[in-house]
Amino acid sequence: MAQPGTLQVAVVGTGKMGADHVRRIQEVVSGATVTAVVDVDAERAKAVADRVDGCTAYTDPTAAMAAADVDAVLIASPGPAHEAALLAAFEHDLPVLCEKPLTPDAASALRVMEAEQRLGRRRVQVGFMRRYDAEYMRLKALLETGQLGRPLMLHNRHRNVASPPGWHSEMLINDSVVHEMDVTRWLLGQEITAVTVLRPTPSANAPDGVQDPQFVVFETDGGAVVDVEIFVNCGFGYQVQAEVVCERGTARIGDGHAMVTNMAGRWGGTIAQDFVERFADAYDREVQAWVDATRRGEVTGPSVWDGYAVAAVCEAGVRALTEGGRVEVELAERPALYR
Ligand SMILES: NC(=O)C1=CN([C@@H]2O[C@H](COP(=O)(O)OP(=O)(O)OC[C@H]3O[C@@H](n4cnc5c(N)ncnc54)[C@H](O)[C@@H]3O)[C@@H](O)[C@H]2O)C=CC1
Ligand SMILES: O=C1[C@@H](O)[C@H](O)[C@@H](O)[C@H](O)[C@H]1O
Repeated sequence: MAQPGTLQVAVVGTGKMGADHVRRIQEVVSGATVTAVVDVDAERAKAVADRVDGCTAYTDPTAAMAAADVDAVLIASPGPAHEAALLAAFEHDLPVLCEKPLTPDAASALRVMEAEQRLGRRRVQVGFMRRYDAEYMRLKALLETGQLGRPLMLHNRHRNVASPPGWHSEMLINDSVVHEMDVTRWLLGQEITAVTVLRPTPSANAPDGVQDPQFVVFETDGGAVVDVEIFVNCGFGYQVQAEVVCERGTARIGDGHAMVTNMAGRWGGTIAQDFVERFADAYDREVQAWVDATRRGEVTGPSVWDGYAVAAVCEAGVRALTEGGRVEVELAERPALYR
């Protein structure tokens, strides 16, 4: 039995991220425990549940959400399954931490936003975890002091060792650049208004037919220009770097120089191999912030509006990739709930 006041969490989806979040809630985060896990793969759910005292395995998210020992939901199923899980959580009036993307397209994100507005209060924190990364937080804090002046440009690099099986060109936009879309809006406090995608000759290491790398350019309503190199089969490591160029200076994060060694006539360091390693602290802080806010009866962090706005940029990005040229982002008016 959970201690009184402990948040009892159902984790929906027990793959790479879901299983890691279960471990995090049990071993790292305070004030919460996992009482239910859900996966369409019953064996996978059971294997994860078996590692946690008092945790029940389900294959149906709504059955878990109806359980008496569940008072919050962490959604870590694939993006196309998020809308149904979110709407079920709303039915049961449960607070949610939903992994990115909120949903895979703007129309479904809009439906979720309308459903949350009908509840009359925010219920969802979206899993844009970079906002909880120590380096990104320092960059944001520096920009907010105004010392550097107005941001003019933001350069980003986003590199993965290798794309998972089944990846296709649009996933570079929808699954990876989605983070730079959120970071751009959050760091600059501006909406993205147009997207252009340039297509360098694909790497010989990219799977057949996959356009990797891509060079993505955003324009914003504050007049900033943002570029993103996305390269998901770079082979050597996982790297996320950002440099903001302002009127009176620049600031850059992500060089990964936590430790530099000098040895045998060489200097150097190591490069993280995946996001679970690079953003471990960010995921910890994100989930702790969600648990703390939920126990206070509040919802903080990236909202359904942020998830929707990014979905709208993704749609423009996919069109820019597939049709070419500069594509303007179509964004609905921001509802009062999210102002
Ligand atoms: N914030 C971040 O840095 C990252 C976020 N993600 C996001 O996390 C989510 C999960 O990604 P991964 O763990 O990498 O995927 P995964 O494929 O490893 O795991 C997904 C799991 O969900 C299960 N599943 C599928 N449909 C389901 C449904 N309707 N109900 C319940 N379970 C269902 C699958 O059987 C699988 O076990 C995605 O939204 C993804 O975009 C993924 C990687 C990093
Ligand atoms: O969300 C993530 C993955 O889905 C995506 O595949 C990676 O490129 C990102 O770096 C990671 O944070």
